[in-house]
Amino acid sequence: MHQPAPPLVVFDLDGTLVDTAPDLIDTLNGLLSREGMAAVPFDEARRFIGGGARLLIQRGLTAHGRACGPDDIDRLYAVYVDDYAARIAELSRPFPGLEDALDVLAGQGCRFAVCTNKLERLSVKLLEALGLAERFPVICGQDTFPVMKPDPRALLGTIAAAAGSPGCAVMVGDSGTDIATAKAAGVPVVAVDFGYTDVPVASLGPDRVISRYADLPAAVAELLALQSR
Ligand SMILES: O=C(O)COP(=O)(O)O
Ligand SMILES: [Mg+2]
Repeated sequence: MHQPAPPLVVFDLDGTLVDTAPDLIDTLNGLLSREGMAAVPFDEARRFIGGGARLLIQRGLTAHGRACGPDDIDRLYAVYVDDYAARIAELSRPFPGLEDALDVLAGQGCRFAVCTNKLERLSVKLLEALGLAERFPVICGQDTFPVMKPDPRALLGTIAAAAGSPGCAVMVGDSGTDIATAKAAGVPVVAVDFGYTDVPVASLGPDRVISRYADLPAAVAELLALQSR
């Protein structure tokens, strides 16, 4: 008899699993300083995260009113990736309560994967540095597939790589990019409200909003129950 796929929880990385803003923003500001530009204030730069490093750099440059073309971004991106890799987890830490929530979810039979707009090798490096990589047998990044979030194929590809099924999966993310991706893929989405976003996540129509990881297992259980109806 055909067995249903076990439930899969697909997490975004920056601003959802790990508070990476201090290392991302220090890397960005180091780059801007070498370009002779002032630092972008932390709270402003935090809202630039979520669409991948190229967009972060572009937003950092345009915050200073500097016009930039694809060649500028390509040149700075290569430096950014090396600089960031060198300091991947200096200040970055998992959000409070994450590991306990993963334990409870695992006890509910859930498996885990990551779908992020960070490069795959940097995502693996970060999660390894924090001792979290073993929790996520599948870690898909910006360059894992020919497309990245908000293209739903990034999420659907992650679910397929984890041998899951969209009808038995939940996405957890912090930004409009994640919510748009999940909606386009037909996968229910829990938004965390402690991550990086320029508008309140509740205004973007996620299926649930949580403010602390302790509330994730119940939200996931509710959404999986609704899916199986
Ligand atoms: O680094 C980024 O800008 C995006 O990363 P995320 O998809 O894990 O939020
Ligand atoms: Mg994010």
